[in-house]
Amino acid sequence: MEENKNALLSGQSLPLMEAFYTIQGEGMFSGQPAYFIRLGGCDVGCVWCDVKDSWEAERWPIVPIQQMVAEAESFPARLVVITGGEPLMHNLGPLTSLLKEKGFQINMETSGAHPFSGQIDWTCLSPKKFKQPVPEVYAHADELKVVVFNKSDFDFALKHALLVNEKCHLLLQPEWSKAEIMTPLIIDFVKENPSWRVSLQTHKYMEIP
Ligand SMILES: C[S@@+](CC[C@H](N)C(=O)[O-])C[C@H]1O[C@@H](n2cnc3c(N)ncnc32)[C@H](O)[C@@H]1O
Ligand SMILES: Nc1nc2[nH]cc(C(=O)O)c2c(=O)[nH]1
Ligand code: SF4
Ligand SMILES: [Mg+2]
Repeated sequence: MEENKNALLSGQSLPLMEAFYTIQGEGMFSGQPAYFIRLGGCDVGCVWCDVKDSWEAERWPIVPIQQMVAEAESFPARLVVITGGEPLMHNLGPLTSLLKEKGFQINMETSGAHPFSGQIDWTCLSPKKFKQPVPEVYAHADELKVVVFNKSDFDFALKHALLVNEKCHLLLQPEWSKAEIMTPLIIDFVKENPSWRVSLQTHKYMEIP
């Protein structure tokens, strides 16, 4: 028990909900094959979260990082996406240095609600009203991906665009259950505000993980 706790704190082992080889469905890397590592645990509480099962970290096995990386190496792509749950609830230092040692590009999906850790090559920051990002995370964002659940999310997106750096790509993604209503509004917004682009959850249309 104590050993497990120490391994978690040091980041040598992490709660793993699932890991799978698929196509990145969202954001700037959409269409690219990648190995996804989905870590358990999230305290943000998005009402529309599409992986609510991930929230309770204790539900998931504590897996040594060597095992995760060996599994990743068994697939041909050298892109890993670390997601969750909220990956920044964990110490990502050891997992990411081992992945870098093995030659992986590391992308991360995060709400930014916890302090930054790890050697991440590309950070997708998806800020949430339910628990806003810690200020230090904005500077790490390579893409800002705001989920649009209702009309007020356009204002939320514009406010967050002022907090990321100039090079950060700006994306709006319809919340899945509202996609039919929100996608046309996003299209109009992006045509009026051309520094933004549309991000769809293309894996859901393709019916892949
Ligand atoms: C499940 S989250 C996990 C990573 C991190 N907790 C976060 O929210 O960024 C992965 C991505 O899916 C998005 N997402 C979650 N539920 C969604 C939904 N119902 N519709 C559209 N995007 C969703 C999140 O905003 C995030 O960009
Ligand atoms: N194919 C695929 N692409 C994704 N992009 C971000 C995802 C996530 O849940 O973090 C995700 C996911 O769950 N599947
Ligand atoms: S932050 Fe991410 S994992 Fe957590 S509830 Fe929101 S969408 Fe789900
Ligand atoms: Mg997903």
